Amino acid sequence: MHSYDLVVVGSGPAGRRAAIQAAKLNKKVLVIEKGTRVGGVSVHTGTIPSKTLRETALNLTGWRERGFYGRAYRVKQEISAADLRRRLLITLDHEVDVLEHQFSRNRVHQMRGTARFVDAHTLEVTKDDGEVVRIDSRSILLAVGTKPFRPAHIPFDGKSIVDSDEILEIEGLPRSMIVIGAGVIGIEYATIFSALDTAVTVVESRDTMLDFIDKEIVDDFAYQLRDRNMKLIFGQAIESVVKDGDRCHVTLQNGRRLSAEMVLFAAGRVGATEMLDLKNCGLEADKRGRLAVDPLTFQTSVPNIYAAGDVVGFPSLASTSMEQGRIASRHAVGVPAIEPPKFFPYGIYAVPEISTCGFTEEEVIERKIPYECGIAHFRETSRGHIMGLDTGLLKLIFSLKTRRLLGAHIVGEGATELVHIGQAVLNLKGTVDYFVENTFNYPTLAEAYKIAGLDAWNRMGEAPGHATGEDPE
Ligand SMILES: Cc1cc2nc3c(=O)[nH]c(=O)nc-3n(C[C@H](O)[C@H](O)[C@H](O)COP(=O)(O)OP(=O)(O)OC[C@H]3O[C@@H](n4cnc5c(N)ncnc54)[C@H](O)[C@@H]3O)c2cc1C
Ligand SMILES: NC(=O)c1ccc[n+]([C@@H]2O[C@H](COP(=O)([O-])OP(=O)(O)OC[C@H]3O[C@@H](n4cnc5c(N)ncnc54)[C@H](O)[C@@H]3O)[C@@H](O)[C@H]2O)c1
Repeated sequence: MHSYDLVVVGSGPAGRRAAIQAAKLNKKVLVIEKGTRVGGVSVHTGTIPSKTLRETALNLTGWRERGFYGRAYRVKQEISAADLRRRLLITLDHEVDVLEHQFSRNRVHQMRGTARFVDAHTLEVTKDDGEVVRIDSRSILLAVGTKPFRPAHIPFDGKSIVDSDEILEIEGLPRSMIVIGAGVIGIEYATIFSALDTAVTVVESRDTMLDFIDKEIVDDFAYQLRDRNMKLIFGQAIESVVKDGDRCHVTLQNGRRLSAEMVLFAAGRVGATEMLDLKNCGLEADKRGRLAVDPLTFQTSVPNIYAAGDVVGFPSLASTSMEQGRIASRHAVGVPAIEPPKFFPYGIYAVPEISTCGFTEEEVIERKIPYECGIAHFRETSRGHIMGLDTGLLKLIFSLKTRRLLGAHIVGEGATELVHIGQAVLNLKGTVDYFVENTFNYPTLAEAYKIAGLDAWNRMGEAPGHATGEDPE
């Protein structure tokens, strides 16, 4: 007889959803968390802090009003790191409070400490005060997430050469910054600091950025960044990073030397599996610390051990991690889980936002699906005029054969909210005619869907009958 039905290691989005799901099914559940407070990377160093920072930066700079009042417009002239942190701490407290309450009212047991395997059913937990306890469980879910990749040759000092955790603790706003890595983290922080008037240079070793996003959207986004003097350097890995007085020097592979007050190293993350002593349970992580799972059940090669969230790799989102945790938890306690819908949204909270759901134009071409696109610029909507928007783009892709929506791609204000209209139509197998025939609130940015739908419809022509329910291809 085991002490628990499910022990979850990690209290981030995957662990939290898994634990509450099992508790709702009347199972005895324990969450082990090594951090001082529950919430994981998502609450303490990732999603919530970066999004709060973004919101604070946009509010204090008056960014959203600059379309009307010009680029020099500011709500607060001198913005300090303390200004940015104030709102962060309040938001984090609320998040942790909600989470603690969810755990307590669902009778999820909690333990603070670092877990490692003794065998496939037994974990040893070292608590903060040094006490060591053994826990045994029928099933174990590893929701340990990731940590920043910190190569040995980068002289991190936590002050001017920082990773994406340390950036939240900086003492002052830098006048210039070099961001290494144009992944989602690098791009989000680069554009947030640029909105705060920091002169930002982004260095990316690949020739492109954000390859999973529709190219037309990335091109529009890159144009906007360059238009506000951000420097984007592609196809250059870094050779060295050196601190010299109050300047940081970054040398690129082609010999070019860049200098700035601060360097943010955001070139990827690694699975936080090294402390788990995986060999004791018969598991092995890959070279980036990640675990392989069955994509439908999130079961590892050891049947009673599951893994979910960032530790299993792409897409590494808080949103998808929650769903993975819930599915894993149900399977672990013997309750079938429904497979999630095919299309999930991806939101990049850069300035401006990008959000996407479904196939990109490049994927549609690769799959040889005959297609048509519809485009709407936010400046064509009355809401856009009211808001003073001169940028913002919505692109819809439709199948010429079935008329079904294949992809919705947005760059601009509100993109991460707007995308859910596209997501619903995609997963409900709707066609271009949905956008043409339905009435949208006016004036809204959502009206862009109507405009993009009409744009595509004008080139596709009248429907012979509404084709629905078939596969997109
Ligand atoms: C800067 C940044 C911005 C992001 N922005 C977004 C966004 O806008 N939208 C989005 O959807 N996603 C975003 N993400 C991704 C999101 O944060 C992750 O997908 C999500 O946090 C993953 O959840 P998780 O449950 O896998 O683990 P995590 O949130 O990483 O939590 C894992 C937990 O496990 C604990 N742990 C690890 N090892 C042990 C051990 N041995 N014993 C006990 N406890 C342990 C850790 O302390 C941690 O609390 C962002 C990430 C970063 C870094
Ligand atoms: N809004 C969101 O949903 C959100 C926000 C932030 C992070 N995340 C998640 O977190 C995960 C990690 O993000 P990330 O941005 O750290 O990792 P990443 O792996 O996506 O990006 C790292 C980038 O750095 C580049 N790079 C690597 N080495 C380099 C070097 N030496 N010089 C220059 N460039 C180099 C890589 O080519 C890559 O483009 C992502 O998978 C993402 O899903 C999501």
